[in-house]
Amino acid sequence: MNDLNDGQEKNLNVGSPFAISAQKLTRKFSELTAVSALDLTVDKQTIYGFLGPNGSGKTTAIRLLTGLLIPTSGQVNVLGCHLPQEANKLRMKIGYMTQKFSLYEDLTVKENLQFISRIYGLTANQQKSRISELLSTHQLTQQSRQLAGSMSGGQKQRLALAAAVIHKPKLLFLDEPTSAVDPQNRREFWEQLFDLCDQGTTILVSTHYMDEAERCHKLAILENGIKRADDSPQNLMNNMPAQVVEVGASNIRQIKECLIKLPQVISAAQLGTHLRVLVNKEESNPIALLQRQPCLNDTAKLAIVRPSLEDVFVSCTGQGMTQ
Ligand SMILES: Nc1ncnc2c1ncn2[C@@H]1O[C@H](COP(=O)(O)OP(=O)(O)OP(=O)(O)O)[C@@H](O)[C@H]1O
Repeated sequence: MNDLNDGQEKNLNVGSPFAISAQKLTRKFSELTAVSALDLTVDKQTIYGFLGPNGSGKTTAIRLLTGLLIPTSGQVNVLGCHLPQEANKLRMKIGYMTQKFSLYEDLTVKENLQFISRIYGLTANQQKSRISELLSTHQLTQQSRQLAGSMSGGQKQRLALAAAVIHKPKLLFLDEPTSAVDPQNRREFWEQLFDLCDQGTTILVSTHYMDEAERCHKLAILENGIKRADDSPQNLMNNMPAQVVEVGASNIRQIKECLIKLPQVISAAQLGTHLRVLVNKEESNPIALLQRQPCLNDTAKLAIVRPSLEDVFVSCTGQGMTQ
């Protein structure tokens, strides 16, 4: 099939390195500001993540960037289209996989793909070859005659991804795509995303999984609609405004209660038999600071360890993902 986007390519922002750029993007729902003055640039052919807990504004931001929701204020340009004015023009150039499975459960896998391909205006010949290609790429050939509603979570997710890319969009939005699938399926799903990215697709994915966020080329940490930080996962970890001390001791629960009261301690979280303590970066000797506390006896073992993305999240927002 000739790429559906071939003809549209002329209209894309060919000269710009960005697939998405937004300035001071804001969306209010009455008194609540779901997305607040969001500045964002997403490089073409990269995977960009929105990392944040429930209610942090990920879905609202995605809906603003797809043109489905009108901003209260701010500027957005997506693939050369100014939103919300050019939302209709943008629609054919993007794919959007929503948080909830949104295909027809009482249609078969193949019927769902045929239906979606008709919406995107694929000819009968294009449909045939594209659907067969997608069934094979997403390991759904065996299930092509199965009702979508009877498939496993992983299979549904693969079908939803196949449907979202049926028209070969240049930009793909994925809203918490792996929340209903097991780690093995998540890994395979991410392999598919890297393949798509390698073939030229820009991907914006929202997640609350740290391991998933760590796979992104760049990500934004969102809290209460505000972007607290954005960079590559590695840079975020390198430039974290805190140091991480791991404490091994027998009375972890009591130690946690005592250390968390220190003004230099941002957070203390138990991980198995250890306590992970985030100490303000300004503190010159965090181990000495903790060792001075009466709750720690001589047998406690303390060590500075490499930060994780979860540590970055906690130090940026002052809270964990599960608050
Ligand atoms: N249509 C709406 N009307 C009123 N409030 C809304 C609407 N859509 C979202 N909100 C509110 O905006 C805030 C952000 O919600 P949003 O769904 O964008 O967050 P999220 O990070 O995607 O959360 P989750 O991970 O639970 O999907 C929430 O407080 C939510 O209740």
